[in-house]
Amino acid sequence: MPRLNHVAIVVEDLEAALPFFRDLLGLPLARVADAPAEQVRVAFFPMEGGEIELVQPTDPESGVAKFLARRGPGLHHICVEVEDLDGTLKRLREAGVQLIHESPLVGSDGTRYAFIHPRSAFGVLVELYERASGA
Ligand SMILES: CC[C@H](C(=O)O)C(=O)SCCNC(=O)CCNC(=O)[C@H](O)C(C)(C)COP(=O)(O)OP(=O)(O)OC[C@H]1O[C@@H](n2cnc3c(N)ncnc32)[C@H](O)[C@@H]1OP(=O)(O)O
Ligand SMILES: [Co+2]
Repeated sequence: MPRLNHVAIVVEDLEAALPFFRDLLGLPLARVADAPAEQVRVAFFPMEGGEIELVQPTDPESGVAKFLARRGPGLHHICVEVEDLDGTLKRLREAGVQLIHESPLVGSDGTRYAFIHPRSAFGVLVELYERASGA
């Protein structure tokens, strides 16, 4: 069964957003980390069926900062798990889908990931995570 890994929400100030999700909604905060390669700071709240990711831009020139300036805080991307990221990207490329990353990137925890441009995904930014083998 395909899995939704996370839904991401862009915020102006991560620290200011944490109390709503952690204290008022009661969601467990798993981790807060800088992702310098993506020019963001992120927080993850694991839930049954997928996580919520909060994303704060750390560079005013980044795509995330531009999104925030144009649209304000709100839903930013969804992340779907795939078993074979290279094969999935190849299939998407061959179908004419606009990829943001031609080849997978590697997150600080070793997760391989890539993004599909919202122009090719019905207005939604889609992130793909490669599911760890055996997960
Ligand atoms: C380690 C990863 C971490 C994790 O999950 O573990 C993360 O999730 S990090 C999250 C932050 N990283 C990213 O978002 C990387 C992918 N995003 C980008 O590369 C850019 O933000 C991009 C290309 C989506 C937009 O950047 P930019 O505005 O410079 O690009 P374009 O001029 O090519 O496109 C502008 C066009 O796209 C629309 N847009 C932008 N962001 C979104 C969005 N999140 N959802 C829907 N649409 C979006 C924007 O409105 C423009 O539309 P247009 O109709 O052309 O005016
Ligand atoms: Co994400």
